[in-house]
Amino acid sequence: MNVLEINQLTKKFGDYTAVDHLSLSVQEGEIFGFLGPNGAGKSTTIHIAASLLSATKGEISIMGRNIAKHGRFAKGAIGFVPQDLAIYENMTAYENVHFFAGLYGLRGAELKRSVMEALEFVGLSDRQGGFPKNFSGGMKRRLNIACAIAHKPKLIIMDEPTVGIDPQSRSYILNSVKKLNRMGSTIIYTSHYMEEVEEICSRIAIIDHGKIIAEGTKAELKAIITNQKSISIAFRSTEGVPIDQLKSIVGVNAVEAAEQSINISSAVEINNLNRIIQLLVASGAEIRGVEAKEPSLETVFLTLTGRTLRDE
Ligand SMILES: Nc1ncnc2c1ncn2[C@@H]1O[C@H](COP(=O)(O)OP(=O)(O)OP(=O)(O)O)[C@@H](O)[C@H]1O
Repeated sequence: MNVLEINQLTKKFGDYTAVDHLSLSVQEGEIFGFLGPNGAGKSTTIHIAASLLSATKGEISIMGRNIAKHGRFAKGAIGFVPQDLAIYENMTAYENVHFFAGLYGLRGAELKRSVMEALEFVGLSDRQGGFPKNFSGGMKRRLNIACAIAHKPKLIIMDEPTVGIDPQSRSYILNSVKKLNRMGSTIIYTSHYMEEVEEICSRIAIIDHGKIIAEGTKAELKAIITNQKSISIAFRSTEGVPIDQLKSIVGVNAVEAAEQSINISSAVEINNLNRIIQLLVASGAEIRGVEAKEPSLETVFLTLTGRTLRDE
C-alpha cells in the first residue's frame, strides 16, 4: 500500500515555482530519502504533505485518503519533525512532548505512557524535567523528534533532522530512524547529505528546481551512471586549477571543485586521464593524489545536473 501519494504537485510563491508538477509515492515500510540541494523544494513539498502549507495545484493522499478531504485523519497519521526546532524553551522536556502529543488527541494514562515512551526512545527520559535552554543542540533535536512521534504516527516525515549537530548525535538520530522503521513506521527523510541518505534509505528521489530528476533504489540510481567514472584529485589548493579547460576535455561531463580537491565525472569509455593530468601539470597546480572513486549519489546528482549537492 502507498502510505503517501503525491500527484502533479505544484506550489508557486508569487511568480516563483518552488515545486513543479511533482509526483511520487512512498510505500508502507520504506525509509524514503528525499535528496536535493538547498532551495530544491524539499521542505515545501513535505510541508504541503503534512498539511502545513497549501498546494497551488495537485493532489496528495495519505493511506489512500485525500488530505484536502480528510484533514483530521491526515494530521493524525503523520509525525512531522521540522527543520527549525519546534520546542518551547520555557517548558520542560516532558511538558513539550505532553503538549504536542495532546494536540493529537491523546489523553490521560495513554498520554502519559506515550510521552514517557517517546522520551525513552530518544534517550531523554532522565532529563524529562530539564529545560531545552540547558540542552545541547543534539538533545534539542532529539526532543524535537520525541514531540513528533509520541502519538505513534504511521508516517514520520523528517526535514533535515541532523543539520548543525555533532557526529555522535547525528549517529544517534540515524540509528533512531532505523529503529522507528523497524518498529513499523514509514519514514520520509529529507537531506542534502547524500551519505546519510545512502546509509539509511531504501528508496530515494532526487529533487532539483522543484522537479524529481531521478528516483529509485540506490542500485537503480547508480545504474544511471554506469557509463560514468569518478576521478578525485587532491591538491594543496585548488586556486588556479583550470576548471573550465578541464570541462572541455573530451569525455568530461562535470567538474566539482572544493578547497583542496576536485571531482571529475567522465565517460568510462574515453581514456582521458593523461590529458587531464597534463593540463593540471601545465597549469602549475601541485597534485597530491589521484583516485578513482566508486560512483556515489553525489556522482549521480553531478552527472544529471552538472552541479554539486552542497554548494547551492
Ligand atoms: N514562503 C516562501 N515565500 C517565497 N519563497 C519561498 C517560500 N518558501 C520557500 N520559498 C522558496 O522556494 C524554494 C524552495 O524552498 P524549500 O525550502 O522548499 O527548499 P529545500 O529543498 O527544502 O531547501 P532547504 O534545504 O534549504 O530547506 C526556495 O527557492 C525558497 O527560497
